[in-house]
Amino acid sequence: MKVLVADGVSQKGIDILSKEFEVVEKPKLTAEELLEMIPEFDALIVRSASKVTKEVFAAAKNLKVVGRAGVGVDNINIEAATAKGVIVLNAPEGNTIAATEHTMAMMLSMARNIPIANETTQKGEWNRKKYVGVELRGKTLGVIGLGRIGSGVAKRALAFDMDVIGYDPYVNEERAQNMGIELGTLDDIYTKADFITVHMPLTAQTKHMIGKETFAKMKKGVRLVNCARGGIIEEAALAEAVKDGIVAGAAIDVFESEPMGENHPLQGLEKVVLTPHLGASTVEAQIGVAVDVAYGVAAALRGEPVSTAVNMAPVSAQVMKTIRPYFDLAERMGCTVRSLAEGAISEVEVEYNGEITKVDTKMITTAVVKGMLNPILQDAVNYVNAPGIAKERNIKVKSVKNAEADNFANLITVRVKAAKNAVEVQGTLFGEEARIVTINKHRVDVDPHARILICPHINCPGVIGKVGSIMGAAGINISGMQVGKTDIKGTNIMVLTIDNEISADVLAEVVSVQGIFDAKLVNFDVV
Ligand SMILES: NC(=O)c1ccc[n+]([C@@H]2O[C@H](COP(=O)([O-])OP(=O)(O)OC[C@H]3O[C@@H](n4cnc5c(N)ncnc54)[C@H](O)[C@@H]3O)[C@@H](O)[C@H]2O)c1
Ligand SMILES: O=C(O)[C@H](O)COP(=O)(O)O
Repeated sequence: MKVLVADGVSQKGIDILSKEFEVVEKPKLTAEELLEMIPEFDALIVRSASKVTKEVFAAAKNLKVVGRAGVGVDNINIEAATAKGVIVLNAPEGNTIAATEHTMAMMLSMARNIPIANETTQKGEWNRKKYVGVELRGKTLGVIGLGRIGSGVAKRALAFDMDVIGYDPYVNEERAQNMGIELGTLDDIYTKADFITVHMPLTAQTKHMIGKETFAKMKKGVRLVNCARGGIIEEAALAEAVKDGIVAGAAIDVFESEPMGENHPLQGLEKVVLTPHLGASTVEAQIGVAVDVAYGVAAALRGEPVSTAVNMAPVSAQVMKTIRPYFDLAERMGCTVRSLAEGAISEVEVEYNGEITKVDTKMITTAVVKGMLNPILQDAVNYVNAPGIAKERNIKVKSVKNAEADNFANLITVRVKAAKNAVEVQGTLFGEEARIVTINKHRVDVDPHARILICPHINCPGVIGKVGSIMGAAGINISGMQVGKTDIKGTNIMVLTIDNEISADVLAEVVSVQGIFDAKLVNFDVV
């Protein structure tokens, strides 16, 4: 598979991907070039510069994943990606410290006039009086957005003896207390803060959240920092507020349109410190995000779920560690029920028993659905679009949990209702190895790999031998065989692991054997 890297990404990430995939690096790709190249690629990696528009998704033919080597995904049309079944993932942690430290650097530079003092001193001037600054100690800092970077900035501001008021609609009092800060309203911040820094994504809610009306509420002489996203603070209104002396200083790393070019209203103002979106630009952060995005993209290309996917239900790294071993089992169980079901499936129920009930199992259920749809749709189904495809096909997906697990530490039961029959398969993990342990209530111990032939039959002499003869005559090697019993008297299930393709004629011959009820092939190669 082919990976296109459209923005400058650390070699460490490229090296990881190159071991498994063909990687093409085009660090300065134009929008037109991206549209032209995308059809042949399975994965795309970007930073903030490349715009992954709905046109890009429309032009893509093989695209399975877009990886963002950083946090913000506002340059990627997530809706278009999801509609096309393309996974979008980011690398949310690798640049947190870099952006946090850049925010502190910007705040200190602005408070002490360092950029302009440097510029004039370099030219031979000696302006000690003109560039008298202010201290951070004792000042109130308003932090809007208390996620990874906002909370890191709050922590560092406390070390500078600042009083910190935070605002984040999704953060509770207890978390604020643990951070050692006061939680307030936006108005508390606007009216009390000497410095305000924003650390949230650009959304419909946050766009132009700070503008002319909010400057009017702020303390005269407030200083603002934006190392989050351009557009959260209205740029023209900010420039006016600086000129009017309402805002004593601004330190801005991100802009509504990047690169900002010339004639921007914030350019040429001594009280304003500008950097060209450098928040994540440290050696360490670039290695961190490149490595994280490379592992994420590689997992997505292998068809595995990814904890940093932004268009799938979020799963913490801790939960992912617990549930990851079950994905393979779940997909194979999905494939098995699909192969045994006759006609359209209308309902799938996944029951979890044992220890696994303690964690969020939604993604395991998605894995069952993916495995169930795989025999029909193959490559087109993934962890992003599987639930949507099931819905489109009117397949009701349910899951239930029951802490009791009888003989197993963990047990997954998949039941489907199909047009002509109902199927139940149970599976578990022995260590990390997937095992199917019952098929329609018959006890078995099936390693769900390669191809298996499942034949329910009457428990009487001669049936198994006849099936073996048919296989032999057709040149099909049986590399494993077991007979699964059930409490229902008189019926057994024969599960043959076969090494070769089996034709419809041979299958029909097997079904014609007296005593055989049915013969269904499960081909796990599609999983
Ligand atoms: N300048 C850079 O180079 C650079 C580097 C890294 C991250 N960033 C940007 O910084 C921002 C924060 O990154 P992060 O890693 O801390 O993200 P995060 O997801 O950890 O935190 C974002 C926080 O914003 C909060 N939030 C959402 N809507 C809000 C609203 N209306 N008002 C207040 N808070 C709101 C969320 O609850 C969350 O706690 C993102 O926009 C990211 O793209 C910029
Ligand atoms: O959201 C981010 O991660 C930052 O804005 C960094 O963007 P960059 O990768 O283009 O430096």
